[in-house]
Amino acid sequence: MNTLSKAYEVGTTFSHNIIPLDFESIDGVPESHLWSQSDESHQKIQTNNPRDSLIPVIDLSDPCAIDLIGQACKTWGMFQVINHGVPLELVKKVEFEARRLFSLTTHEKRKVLRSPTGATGYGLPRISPFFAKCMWHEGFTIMGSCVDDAKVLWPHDYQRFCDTMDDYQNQMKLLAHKLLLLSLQTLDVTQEEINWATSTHGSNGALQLNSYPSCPNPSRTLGLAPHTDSLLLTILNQYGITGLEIFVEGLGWSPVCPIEGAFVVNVGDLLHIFSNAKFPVVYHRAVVNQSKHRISVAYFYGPPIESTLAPLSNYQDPCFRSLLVKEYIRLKATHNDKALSLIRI
Ligand SMILES: O=C(O)CCC(=O)C(=O)O
Ligand SMILES: [Fe+2]
Repeated sequence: MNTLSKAYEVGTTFSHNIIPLDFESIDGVPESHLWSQSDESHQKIQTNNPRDSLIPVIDLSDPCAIDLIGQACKTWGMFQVINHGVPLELVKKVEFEARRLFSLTTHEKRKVLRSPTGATGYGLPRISPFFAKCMWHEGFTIMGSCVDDAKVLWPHDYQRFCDTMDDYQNQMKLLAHKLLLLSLQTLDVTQEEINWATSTHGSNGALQLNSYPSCPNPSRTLGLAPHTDSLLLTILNQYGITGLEIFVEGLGWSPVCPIEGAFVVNVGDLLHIFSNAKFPVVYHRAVVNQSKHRISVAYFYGPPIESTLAPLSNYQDPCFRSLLVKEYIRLKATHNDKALSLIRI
């Protein structure tokens, strides 16, 4: 539990659609999970070469990294990062533990089901109530310590899971600070504002383990519906299996191809607001595939929930009104993709 989970608990107002499918026992895609071909969220596009990703890959050890990050944030709101300093061994351990969790029986996993008003545990994506169809997805959300849930899942062997997730969250927080600092230095920002965004005191993170079992009808299903991430910055590992797509104006849905050892980094709503819309926020979704069970792990980094979020003061004409971080989280939980427009000036 951390303070972020409190904001999410208060913000949750929907109570249906929280239980993932029993993937063990089904042999086809139920009607509830079949998206119509004409559904905009579900449309496919052909890129020239599906292996080419549009978004840049940035080597953090490159002396020009700061400019490249600034450029990527301003153009795409997203980039991939290599040579980031996170130990590969830990990254692999996280995948191993995530797969260990999702390979438990449905009965076991449902013992740690996220409650209808809860923030953490096993469940469907938080955005599920905003869509008529269900997603081909199961997830496990961690905010702070996951020891209570892990003890339920593995009464005699929970420590390994918890230690791995704790180590990973610590590494992710360090990396998020580093990347935020670099990206903000390319904007007209005060030291006080940098301190707010990268303060270690009271800052919050959440870890989202996503599982997309192989699917008999991937062309009619969706792993994760289109959305933007709510907090400042997201650091995602796709673990080598393609599935993440971004929406590009005039082009449509375009894949973000996994690169060995790289993380995908994207701007979230809070950074979009904080940057006074200098950094766009990127719509993304996850598609599923027929043969592989895809796992992804997302770390969402945010500022203290009681702090005030306002567009950078050095820019005239703020695009958004200021508000408490926890107010924005609530607004997002109740209005989803309309939340940004509700605070636009
Ligand atoms: O699985 C993916 O590639 C995307 C995950 C994601 O967007 C999220 O967890 O917010
Ligand atoms: Fe996301």
